[in-house]
Amino acid sequence: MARIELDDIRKTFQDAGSEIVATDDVSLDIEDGEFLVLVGPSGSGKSTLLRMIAGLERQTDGDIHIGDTLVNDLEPRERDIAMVFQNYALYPNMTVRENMSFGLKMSTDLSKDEIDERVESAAETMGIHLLLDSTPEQMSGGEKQRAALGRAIVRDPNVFLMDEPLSNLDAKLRSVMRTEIKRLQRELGVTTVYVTHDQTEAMTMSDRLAILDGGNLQQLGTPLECFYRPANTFVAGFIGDPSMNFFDVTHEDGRLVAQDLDYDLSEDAAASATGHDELVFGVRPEDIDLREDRGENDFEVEVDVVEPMGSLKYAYVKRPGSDDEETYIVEVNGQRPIDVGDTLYAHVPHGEFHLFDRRSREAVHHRDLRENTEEELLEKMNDTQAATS
Ligand SMILES: Nc1ncnc2c1ncn2[C@@H]1O[C@H](COP(=O)(O)OP(=O)(O)OP(=O)(O)O)[C@@H](O)[C@H]1O
Repeated sequence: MARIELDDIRKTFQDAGSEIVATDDVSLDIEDGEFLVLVGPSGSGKSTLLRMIAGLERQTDGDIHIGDTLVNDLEPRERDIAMVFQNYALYPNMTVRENMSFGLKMSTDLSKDEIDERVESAAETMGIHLLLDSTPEQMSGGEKQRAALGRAIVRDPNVFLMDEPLSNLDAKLRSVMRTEIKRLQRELGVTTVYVTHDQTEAMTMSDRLAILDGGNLQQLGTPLECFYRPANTFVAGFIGDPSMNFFDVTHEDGRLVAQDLDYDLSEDAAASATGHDELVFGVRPEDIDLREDRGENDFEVEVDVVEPMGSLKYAYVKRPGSDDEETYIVEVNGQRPIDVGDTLYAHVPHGEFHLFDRRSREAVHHRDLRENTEEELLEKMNDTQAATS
């Protein structure tokens, strides 16, 4: 087992005479036995960072330690890591048994019996012992990924590095494998760095998330911290599905008003807003209630589009009479009758919103937390998963 330390990792590529910054001084401490997910949009630098930990790519600047060893100059095979890739990377003309034992034969002096024993045991763990004599072309995508995971665990490495291992699988299988990988990692206690752009994977599997954008680390935190305490507008918009709604804030007659909503936030946020000339108001779709009757500080909305998702619905609402483009999303119960054209009153409970500085994009005010927040988040992730798979 090992901790991984990344210090100011910078990686640039030269492309047709111009410099591309893939990672920009990223520093991360990954704990021994931790499941860390690197998540971010396409091109944010996730795979490059993982490949540098693996030794498949050399950083332009900065140091990488695995355990107590500075690994900058070590070859991948000297780093005591096992990688799992999106495309499985199995040798097509070898059986599963041969695929799983190949690395051990090449890089250890274990006897044939010891290798056989390890392969059998890993195949058992992955539920593929009946497929040991099959070749990859005779197997489904899920079985191939189990074989690839089996090949990783048979090596008994200090670190697992996984690059989008589930993205070639269908939604149902993905969700099964997600749980299995998480369980396996817990049982083995192997430090794991896992790259994905899928936020459900990121939220449900990780001990902590490292959220990247444009090669920069945007936030490092537990799924709960990133969801309820997003460091900036990027994290707030990226984590959570559907995304947080954002509105400009204006100062009107000494009040702070979320424009387009006509929502007065002075009472809850006047102190945190002090010193910030320009602010952005953020509210999650599930934190807005749609009511039949108008209450204090509620605002009138017209329903523009309704998306039924099963256990829940997404209502795209707008100010009555405004352009279609200005809609925002509200999550409602799937069984609630709600129709396009309905006029309702949107209610944001006291304190259940975020505020960001418009220029720096940094958070200046976070939503209050209710009790049972963790359960609530997990329930939400499962609802979204059920609704979208
Ligand atoms: N070998 C290379 N040569 C030139 N540019 C590269 C190379 N590898 C990566 N890049 C660039 O570095 C940046 C980060 O790429 P990287 O693949 O790490 O992102 P990513 O977050 O893993 O994206 P994706 O989810 O699409 O795989 C991108 O701008 C990419 O085009």
